[in-house]
Amino acid sequence: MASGQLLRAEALACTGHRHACHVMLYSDTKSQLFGRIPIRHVVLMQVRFDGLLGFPGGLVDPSKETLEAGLTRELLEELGVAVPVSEEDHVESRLAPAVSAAPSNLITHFYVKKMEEEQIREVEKASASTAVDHGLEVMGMVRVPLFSTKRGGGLGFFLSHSFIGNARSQLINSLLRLHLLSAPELQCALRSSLKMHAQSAEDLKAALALC
Ligand SMILES: O=c1[nH]cnc2c1ncn2[C@H]1C[C@H](O)[C@@H](COP(=O)(O)OP(=O)(O)O)O1
Repeated sequence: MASGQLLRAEALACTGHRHACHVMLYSDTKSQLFGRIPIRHVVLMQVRFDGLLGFPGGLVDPSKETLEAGLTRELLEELGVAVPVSEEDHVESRLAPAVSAAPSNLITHFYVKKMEEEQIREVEKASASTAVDHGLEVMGMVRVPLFSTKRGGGLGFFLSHSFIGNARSQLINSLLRLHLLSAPELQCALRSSLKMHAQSAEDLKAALALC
C-alpha cells in the first residue's frame, strides 16, 4: 500500500487522530466549450475560506457518527442540498503529511460520487443560494476545466493554483483512475502548470515590489 495510505478499518482504529472526509462529485456531459471543444465531464471543487482549492467535506468525529453520515452532514451545510454518500463511494484513507516537526494526527478520507449532470447543476445552484456556508467557509463551487487550450490553458492553468492538503493529488489520481483523462493529457497539463507556476512566482515578486 502506498506510503501514508490506510485501510478504512485501520484508519478508524487509530486513536487520538482527527478525521476529515471529502468527496469529488462528477458527471458526464455532452456540452462543448465555444460550441466545439468537448468538455466530456463535470468535476466539482470549491474555493475555500482560506483561498485554497479543495473538495467539499470537513471534519467528522467517528465516535459520534459514521464517516459517511458526517460527510453527508457537512455536504448539506456546504452545498445546500442533500447528497448522500455511502461506504461504496470510499476511495482511500490516508495519514496527512506532517506540516511541522510534530507528527500529523489528521487522517483524510476521500470519496468519489458519480451523479447526473442535472443533479450537479442543482448542487451548483443550491451551493450559492441555500447553503449556510456560502460566502463564509466556502467562497464558491467551481468546475475543473478538463480540456487544454493551445496555449496550455484549461486544466494546466487550473492545476497551477494552490490546493489544500493532498487535494491536487486526489484530483489527479481520480481523473486517471476513472479514465476521465488519459495519462498523456494529464502530463501535458501538469507541464503547462509548472511553467505557469514559475511565471506566477515572478508576477508575485513584481507585485510585492509595488507595495
Ligand atoms: O479537499 C481536501 N482534500 C484533502 N484534505 C483536505 C481537503 N480539504 C481539507 N482537507 C484537510 C485539511 C483541513 O485542515 C482538514 C479539515 O478540512 P476542512 O474542510 O477545513 O474541515 P472543517 O470545515 O474545518 O470541518 O482536512
